[in-house]
Amino acid sequence: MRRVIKIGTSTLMDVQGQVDRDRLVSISRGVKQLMQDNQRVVLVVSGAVALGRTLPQSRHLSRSALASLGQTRLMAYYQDALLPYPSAEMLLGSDVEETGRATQLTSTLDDLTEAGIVPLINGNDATECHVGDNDVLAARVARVWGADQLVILSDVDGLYSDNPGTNPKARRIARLAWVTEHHLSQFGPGNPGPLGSGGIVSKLAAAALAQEFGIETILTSGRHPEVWDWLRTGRYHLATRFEARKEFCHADGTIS
Ligand SMILES: Nc1ncnc2c1ncn2[C@@H]1O[C@H](COP(=O)(O)OP(=O)(O)O)[C@@H](O)[C@H]1O
Ligand SMILES: N[C@@H](CCC(=O)OP(=O)(O)O)C(=O)O
Repeated sequence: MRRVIKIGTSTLMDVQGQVDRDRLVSISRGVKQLMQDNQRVVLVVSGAVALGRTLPQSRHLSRSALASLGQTRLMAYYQDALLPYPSAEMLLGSDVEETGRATQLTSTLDDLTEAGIVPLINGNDATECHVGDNDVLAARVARVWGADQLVILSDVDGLYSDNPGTNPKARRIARLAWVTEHHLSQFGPGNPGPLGSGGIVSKLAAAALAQEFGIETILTSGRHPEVWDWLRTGRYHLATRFEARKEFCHADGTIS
Protein backbone atom coordinates (compact mmCIF):
# COMPACT_ATOMS: atom_id res chain seq x y z
CA MET A 1 0.00 0.00 0.00
CA ARG A 2 1.42 3.34 -1.07
CA ARG A 3 -0.06 6.35 0.62
CA VAL A 4 0.52 10.04 0.18
CA ILE A 5 -0.67 11.79 3.34
CA LYS A 6 -1.05 15.57 3.36
CA ILE A 7 -1.05 17.24 6.76
CA GLY A 8 -2.40 20.79 6.71
CA THR A 9 -1.26 23.72 8.81
CA SER A 10 -4.51 23.54 10.78
CA THR A 11 -3.65 20.00 11.85
CA LEU A 12 -0.12 20.78 13.03
CA MET A 13 -0.82 24.05 14.82
CA ASP A 14 -3.16 24.90 17.69
CA VAL A 15 -5.54 27.85 17.69
CA GLN A 16 -2.90 30.07 19.29
CA GLY A 17 -0.69 29.50 16.24
CA GLN A 18 1.81 27.25 18.06
CA VAL A 19 2.75 23.66 17.24
CA ASP A 20 0.33 21.27 18.92
CA ARG A 21 2.89 18.85 20.35
CA ASP A 22 0.34 16.24 21.44
CA ARG A 23 -1.06 16.13 17.94
CA LEU A 24 2.41 15.90 16.43
CA VAL A 25 3.08 12.89 18.66
CA SER A 26 -0.22 11.30 17.66
CA ILE A 27 0.47 11.89 13.93
CA SER A 28 3.96 10.47 14.10
CA ARG A 29 2.79 7.47 16.13
CA GLY A 30 0.22 6.76 13.40
CA VAL A 31 2.82 7.08 10.63
CA LYS A 32 5.17 4.74 12.49
CA GLN A 33 2.38 2.15 12.85
CA LEU A 34 1.85 2.23 9.09
CA MET A 35 5.60 1.85 8.55
CA GLN A 36 5.65 -1.13 10.93
CA ASP A 37 2.90 -2.70 8.78
CA ASN A 38 5.32 -2.36 5.82
CA GLN A 39 3.25 0.34 4.17
CA ARG A 40 4.97 3.02 2.15
CA VAL A 41 4.20 6.53 3.34
CA VAL A 42 5.03 9.89 1.81
CA LEU A 43 4.08 12.96 3.84
CA VAL A 44 3.24 16.34 2.33
CA VAL A 45 3.52 18.74 5.26
CA SER A 46 2.31 22.34 5.54
CA GLY A 47 3.11 24.79 8.31
CA ALA A 48 6.31 26.56 7.27
CA VAL A 49 4.60 29.95 6.93
CA ALA A 50 2.75 29.59 10.24
CA LEU A 51 5.97 28.47 12.00
CA GLY A 52 7.89 31.34 10.42
CA ARG A 53 5.33 33.73 11.94
CA THR A 54 6.09 32.44 15.45
CA LEU A 55 9.69 33.65 15.23
CA PRO A 56 10.75 37.13 16.40
CA GLN A 57 12.56 37.87 13.11
CA SER A 58 9.33 37.43 11.13
CA ARG A 59 8.09 41.02 11.19
CA HIS A 60 7.74 42.58 7.71
CA LEU A 61 8.76 39.35 5.93
CA SER A 62 6.95 38.29 2.75
CA ARG A 63 5.05 34.98 2.67
CA SER A 64 7.84 33.27 0.75
CA ALA A 65 10.48 34.56 3.18
CA LEU A 66 8.32 33.39 6.12
CA ALA A 67 8.07 29.96 4.49
CA SER A 68 11.86 29.73 4.13
CA LEU A 69 12.31 30.85 7.73
CA GLY A 70 9.78 28.36 9.08
CA GLN A 71 10.75 25.42 6.84
CA THR A 72 13.82 24.41 8.87
CA ARG A 73 11.70 24.38 12.04
CA LEU A 74 8.99 22.38 10.31
CA MET A 75 11.51 19.73 9.27
CA ALA A 76 13.08 19.65 12.74
CA TYR A 77 9.70 18.97 14.38
CA TYR A 78 8.79 16.13 12.02
CA GLN A 79 12.31 14.69 11.95
CA ASP A 80 12.39 14.40 15.75
CA ALA A 81 8.84 13.12 16.04
CA LEU A 82 9.33 10.37 13.43
CA LEU A 83 12.44 8.86 15.03
CA PRO A 84 13.63 6.11 14.94
CA TYR A 85 12.50 6.28 11.29
CA PRO A 86 14.72 8.65 9.35
CA SER A 87 13.10 11.30 7.19
CA ALA A 88 14.16 13.13 4.03
CA GLU A 89 13.24 16.63 2.86
CA MET A 90 11.98 17.64 -0.59
CA LEU A 91 10.77 21.04 -1.75
CA LEU A 92 8.81 20.61 -4.97
CA GLY A 93 7.29 22.93 -7.56
CA SER A 94 4.10 22.57 -9.59
CA ASP A 95 6.06 21.00 -12.48
CA VAL A 96 6.52 17.57 -10.86
CA GLU A 97 4.41 15.86 -13.52
CA GLU A 98 6.75 16.87 -16.37
CA THR A 99 8.20 13.70 -17.86
CA GLY A 100 11.86 13.89 -16.77
CA ARG A 101 11.03 15.23 -13.32
CA ALA A 102 8.29 12.65 -12.77
CA THR A 103 10.66 9.77 -13.53
CA GLN A 104 13.30 11.08 -11.17
CA LEU A 105 10.78 11.85 -8.43
CA THR A 106 9.32 8.33 -8.66
CA SER A 107 12.71 6.67 -8.36
CA THR A 108 13.70 8.98 -5.48
CA LEU A 109 10.47 8.18 -3.61
CA ASP A 110 10.90 4.47 -4.33
CA ASP A 111 14.49 4.48 -3.07
CA LEU A 112 13.60 6.35 0.12
CA THR A 113 10.46 4.41 1.01
CA GLU A 114 12.07 1.03 0.23
CA ALA A 115 14.79 1.98 2.70
CA GLY A 116 12.22 2.80 5.42
CA ILE A 117 12.78 6.56 5.16
CA VAL A 118 9.81 8.96 5.34
CA PRO A 119 9.91 11.61 2.60
CA LEU A 120 8.71 14.99 3.90
CA ILE A 121 7.52 17.16 1.02
CA ASN A 122 6.51 20.82 0.99
CA GLY A 123 5.86 23.20 -1.88
CA ASN A 124 8.85 25.33 -2.83
CA ASP A 125 7.47 28.66 -1.61
CA ALA A 126 10.71 30.51 -2.38
CA THR A 127 10.02 30.15 -6.11
CA GLU A 128 6.24 29.63 -6.25
CA CYS A 129 3.59 30.79 -3.84
CA HIS A 130 0.04 29.76 -4.64
CA VAL A 131 -2.62 29.57 -2.00
CA GLY A 132 -3.55 26.02 -1.04
CA ASP A 133 -0.68 24.54 -3.00
CA ASN A 134 -0.07 21.51 -0.88
CA ASP A 135 -3.43 19.79 -1.46
CA VAL A 136 -2.85 19.87 -5.20
CA LEU A 137 0.87 19.14 -4.84
CA ALA A 138 0.01 16.03 -2.79
CA ALA A 139 -2.36 14.88 -5.55
CA ARG A 140 0.35 15.43 -8.18
CA VAL A 141 2.85 13.45 -6.13
CA ALA A 142 0.26 10.67 -5.70
CA ARG A 143 -0.27 10.54 -9.49
CA VAL A 144 3.43 10.55 -10.33
CA TRP A 145 4.31 7.94 -7.73
CA GLY A 146 1.27 5.74 -8.54
CA ALA A 147 -0.07 5.87 -4.97
CA ASP A 148 -3.02 3.71 -3.97
CA GLN A 149 -4.51 6.41 -1.78
CA LEU A 150 -4.28 10.13 -1.11
CA VAL A 151 -5.14 11.15 2.45
CA ILE A 152 -5.81 14.81 3.27
CA LEU A 153 -5.72 15.60 6.96
CA SER A 154 -7.34 18.93 7.74
CA ASP A 155 -9.27 20.50 10.63
CA VAL A 156 -12.60 19.38 9.19
CA ASP A 157 -13.75 15.78 9.02
CA GLY A 158 -14.81 15.82 5.39
CA LEU A 159 -16.62 17.76 2.72
CA TYR A 160 -19.82 19.34 4.03
CA SER A 161 -22.86 20.57 2.16
CA ASP A 162 -21.82 24.07 3.32
CA ASN A 163 -19.01 25.58 5.43
CA PRO A 164 -19.49 23.85 8.82
CA GLY A 165 -17.61 26.73 10.47
CA THR A 166 -20.44 29.14 9.64
CA ASN A 167 -23.43 26.88 9.02
CA PRO A 168 -24.26 24.50 11.91
CA LYS A 169 -26.84 22.75 9.68
CA ALA A 170 -24.21 21.70 7.12
CA ARG A 171 -24.10 17.92 6.59
CA ARG A 172 -21.04 15.79 5.91
CA ILE A 173 -20.95 14.01 2.57
CA ALA A 174 -19.63 10.50 3.30
CA ARG A 175 -18.85 9.48 -0.30
CA LEU A 176 -18.42 11.26 -3.59
CA ALA A 177 -18.06 9.21 -6.74
CA TRP A 178 -17.11 11.98 -9.11
CA VAL A 179 -15.83 15.51 -8.42
CA THR A 180 -17.21 17.72 -11.18
CA GLU A 181 -16.84 21.36 -12.26
CA HIS A 182 -20.25 21.83 -10.65
CA HIS A 183 -18.85 20.80 -7.23
CA LEU A 184 -15.85 23.09 -7.69
CA SER A 185 -18.11 26.10 -8.28
CA GLN A 186 -20.75 25.02 -5.72
CA PHE A 187 -18.20 24.94 -2.90
CA GLY A 188 -16.07 27.86 -4.06
CA PRO A 189 -14.33 29.85 -2.70
CA GLY A 190 -14.55 27.48 0.35
CA ASN A 191 -13.11 29.81 2.95
CA PRO A 192 -10.10 28.35 4.74
CA GLY A 193 -9.94 28.14 8.52
CA PRO A 194 -7.81 30.66 10.50
CA LEU A 195 -4.54 28.80 9.79
CA GLY A 196 -5.14 27.10 6.44
CA SER A 197 -4.80 28.68 3.05
CA GLY A 198 -6.63 26.74 0.32
CA GLY A 199 -9.96 26.03 1.93
CA ILE A 200 -12.20 23.23 0.76
CA VAL A 201 -11.86 24.05 -2.94
CA SER A 202 -8.19 23.11 -3.09
CA LYS A 203 -9.07 19.78 -1.43
CA LEU A 204 -11.76 19.16 -4.03
CA ALA A 205 -9.33 20.06 -6.82
CA ALA A 206 -6.80 17.59 -5.35
CA ALA A 207 -9.41 14.83 -5.09
CA ALA A 208 -10.45 15.46 -8.71
CA LEU A 209 -6.84 15.15 -9.90
CA ALA A 210 -6.39 11.91 -7.94
CA GLN A 211 -9.69 10.47 -9.20
CA GLU A 212 -8.61 11.04 -12.79
CA PHE A 213 -5.76 8.59 -12.16
CA GLY A 214 -7.84 6.00 -10.32
CA ILE A 215 -6.62 7.04 -6.87
CA GLU A 216 -9.10 7.36 -4.01
CA THR A 217 -8.89 10.32 -1.63
CA ILE A 218 -9.83 10.33 2.03
CA LEU A 219 -10.51 13.76 3.51
CA THR A 220 -10.78 13.82 7.27
CA SER A 221 -9.58 15.67 10.34
CA GLY A 222 -6.06 15.06 11.61
CA ARG A 223 -7.43 16.02 15.01
CA HIS A 224 -9.03 12.57 15.49
CA PRO A 225 -6.40 10.25 16.98
CA GLU A 226 -8.46 7.30 15.60
CA VAL A 227 -7.69 8.33 12.01
CA TRP A 228 -4.68 6.03 11.94
CA ASP A 229 -6.80 3.02 12.91
CA TRP A 230 -9.28 3.93 10.19
CA LEU A 231 -6.44 3.97 7.66
CA ARG A 232 -5.25 0.58 8.82
CA THR A 233 -8.71 -1.02 8.78
CA GLY A 234 -10.20 0.81 5.79
CA ARG A 235 -13.24 1.87 7.87
CA TYR A 236 -13.54 5.63 7.80
CA HIS A 237 -16.04 6.72 10.42
CA LEU A 238 -15.86 10.49 10.01
CA ALA A 239 -14.54 11.35 6.59
CA THR A 240 -15.40 11.95 2.96
CA ARG A 241 -14.27 9.20 0.65
CA PHE A 242 -13.72 10.40 -2.91
CA GLU A 243 -13.92 7.13 -4.77
CA ALA A 244 -11.33 6.06 -7.28
CA ARG A 245 -12.77 6.03 -10.77
CA LYS A 246 -13.10 2.51 -12.16
CA GLU A 247 -12.07 3.80 -15.56
CA PHE A 248 -8.96 5.88 -15.50
CA CYS A 249 -6.46 7.77 -17.54
CA HIS A 250 -2.90 6.38 -17.58
CA ALA A 251 0.17 8.62 -17.67
CA ASP A 252 0.47 7.99 -21.46
CA GLY A 253 -3.09 9.26 -22.03
CA THR A 254 -4.73 5.85 -22.63
CA ILE A 255 -8.01 5.06 -20.84
CA SER A 256 -8.75 1.65 -19.35
N1 LIG B 1 -18.14 22.86 2.32
C1 LIG B 1 -17.13 22.79 3.21
N2 LIG B 1 -16.83 21.58 3.78
C2 LIG B 1 -15.80 21.47 4.65
N3 LIG B 1 -15.01 22.51 5.03
C3 LIG B 1 -15.26 23.74 4.50
C4 LIG B 1 -16.32 23.92 3.57
N4 LIG B 1 -16.32 25.23 3.19
C5 LIG B 1 -15.33 25.84 3.86
N5 LIG B 1 -14.67 24.95 4.66
C6 LIG B 1 -13.54 25.30 5.53
O1 LIG B 1 -12.32 24.76 5.00
C7 LIG B 1 -11.43 24.61 6.11
C8 LIG B 1 -10.30 23.65 5.73
O2 LIG B 1 -9.41 24.27 4.80
P1 LIG B 1 -8.00 24.90 5.27
O3 LIG B 1 -8.24 25.88 6.38
O4 LIG B 1 -7.33 25.41 4.03
O5 LIG B 1 -7.28 23.64 5.93
P2 LIG B 1 -5.79 23.03 5.83
O6 LIG B 1 -4.88 23.86 6.67
O7 LIG B 1 -5.99 21.64 6.38
O8 LIG B 1 -5.38 22.98 4.38
C9 LIG B 1 -12.30 24.13 7.24
O9 LIG B 1 -11.85 24.59 8.48
C10 LIG B 1 -13.69 24.71 6.93
O10 LIG B 1 -14.02 25.78 7.79
N1 LIG C 1 3.87 25.62 1.87
C1 LIG C 1 3.03 26.32 2.84
C2 LIG C 1 1.66 25.66 2.94
C3 LIG C 1 0.72 25.91 1.81
C4 LIG C 1 -0.60 25.21 2.07
O1 LIG C 1 -1.12 24.55 1.17
O2 LIG C 1 -1.06 25.27 3.37
P1 LIG C 1 -2.33 24.44 3.94
O3 LIG C 1 -3.57 24.97 3.31
O4 LIG C 1 -2.30 24.60 5.40
O5 LIG C 1 -2.10 23.00 3.54
C5 LIG C 1 3.63 26.18 4.26
O6 LIG C 1 4.35 25.22 4.54
O7 LIG C 1 3.29 27.03 5.07
